[in-house]
Amino acid sequence: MALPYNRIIIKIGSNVLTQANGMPDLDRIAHLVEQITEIKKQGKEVILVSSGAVASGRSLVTVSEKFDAVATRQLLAAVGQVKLINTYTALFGKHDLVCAQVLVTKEDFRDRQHYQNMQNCFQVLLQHHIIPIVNENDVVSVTELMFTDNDELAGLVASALNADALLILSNVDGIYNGNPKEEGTKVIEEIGHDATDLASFISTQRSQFGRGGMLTKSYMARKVAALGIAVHIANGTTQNVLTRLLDEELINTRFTPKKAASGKKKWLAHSEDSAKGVVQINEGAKQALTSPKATSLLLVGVTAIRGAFKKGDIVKLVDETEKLVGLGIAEYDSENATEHIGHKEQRPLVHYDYLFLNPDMA
Ligand SMILES: Nc1ncnc2c1ncn2[C@@H]1O[C@H](COP(=O)(O)OP(=O)(O)O)[C@@H](O)[C@H]1O
Ligand SMILES: N[C@@H](CCC(=O)OP(=O)(O)O)C(=O)O
Repeated sequence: MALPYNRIIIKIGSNVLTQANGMPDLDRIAHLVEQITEIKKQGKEVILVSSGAVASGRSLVTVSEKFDAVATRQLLAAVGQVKLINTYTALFGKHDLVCAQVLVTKEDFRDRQHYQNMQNCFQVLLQHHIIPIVNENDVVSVTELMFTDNDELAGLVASALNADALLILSNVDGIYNGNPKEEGTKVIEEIGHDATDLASFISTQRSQFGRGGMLTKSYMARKVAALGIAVHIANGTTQNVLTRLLDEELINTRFTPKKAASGKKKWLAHSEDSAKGVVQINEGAKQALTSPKATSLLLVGVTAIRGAFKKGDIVKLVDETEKLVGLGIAEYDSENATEHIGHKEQRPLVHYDYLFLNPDMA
């Protein structure tokens, strides 16, 4: 296979696994399993992030429409995840491969201890040539506790596991330079780090069973690529999509990866919700941080500090218009930092090694 990826995360979206009537598409699942088997035979590590619990539940239980939507989703996912994983177990079993179920919530990525426990679990599974199949724990993840969609989850898994590549399978050939249904639009094959106007050609329209949509998918992809992981978006309904993609024989969208970031930066990149405080910086500090030179944030460039944080907590860095510049680990507590705002010759408030810059800015 041509693309030199060793550790690959494959995200299979709801639309790829579901037929138009909302039921799971077993033929497609079987076809994807065959390709993953082929990739495994090349000695590569594969982690699957698979949606499909709700669709599988739908094939087993009919729930009256009068039931609450959240409770219905919990019920369908609780029943369906068992069927989904049994389907994968039977299909991989035919090829003498063992798979494992890993159900996670957003909380597991926020807490550094949980995060490391998860990393260790994936590590031991991969060492034993087992294919982890990850999904959100839909039974306990409801409303605001949920991931935006499984793309967000796949991005987190790719970052946590230092993957070489994240392959996102959707129901379109990639990101188009306009509405994919309109004649004359075509797939953008490469999206570089400096692409900032994605929203100008990606609509917020979602596919039938999708949750986040292409715009959220592309923001996640850019963030993950900024950490040094190649991200591809391809059409999961195409025959031999995975093997052809890895052989570079398929049109798809690739987000160019940057130089690999450290494990700490990878964790920080997805920690916006865990920030304990906000540090506002002036234009000069923003220019310095986003320049190609590795620069730490000094208190001389800070204009305001909000929220109470301790040394070691995550803080959001925002510019004078409140736009997110990055996320970092504070070297001072908020009281101490506030006392020294604007002072020169102090040690940095955020050291470069513990700073992740928003790809929109960098
Ligand atoms: N510029 C674009 N390029 C490709 N797809 C787009 C674009 N703008 C909007 N879309 C929509 O995004 C959908 C895929 O996203 P999503 O609904 O999240 O799918 P999935 O369930 O596979 O995660 C496509 O079916 C398409 O309708
Ligand atoms: N966790 C849910 C799927 C979540 C979801 O829809 O994500 P996506 O496939 O990215 O649109 C399930 O297994 O049904």
